[in-house]
Amino acid sequence: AMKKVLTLVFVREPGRILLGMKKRGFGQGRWNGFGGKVEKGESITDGAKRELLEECGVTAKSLNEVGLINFEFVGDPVILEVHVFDTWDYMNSPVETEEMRPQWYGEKEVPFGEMWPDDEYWFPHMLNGKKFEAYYKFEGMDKILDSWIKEKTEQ
Ligand SMILES: CN1CCN(c2cc(NC3CC3)nc(N)n2)CC1
Repeated sequence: AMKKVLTLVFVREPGRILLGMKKRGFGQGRWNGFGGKVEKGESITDGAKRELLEECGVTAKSLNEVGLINFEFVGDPVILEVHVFDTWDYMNSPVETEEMRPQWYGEKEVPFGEMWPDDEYWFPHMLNGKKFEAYYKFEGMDKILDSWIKEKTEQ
């Protein structure tokens, strides 16, 4: 099947996480991290930093690999391979853009009811600093048919 490589970046402070309300396109109306497609000739990390800057004006000085998630959709041959990162080392306060409205949330107040359904399954691994791999098979945009998640010990 066809793979589409995408990025997802979360900006962190002790006890808090930055989320963005997606204002248009895929995932519109849901809170999420910042990310998008990886362009030709661009590393995944550089693509992640570019999207973070474009979507909320934050420049990540370094990124931590947090997880790798593959998403499959019933009836669609394209698999989304989402590389998840976080950063504690960044410049500039987040600003609203055409794409995203940023807002800080306490780690215990993450609005899972207004996010992609998979998030509540893998967020705890990210918040606990554990690297993970996961797979979610979706029917439509709201129903998870199958899934697995495993923690990765450092290689
Ligand atoms: C560029 N974006 C980054 C984030 N991304 C997703 C997807 C997702 N679930 C999949 C069923 C859609 N869940 C989160 N949290 N993010 C899709 C593509």
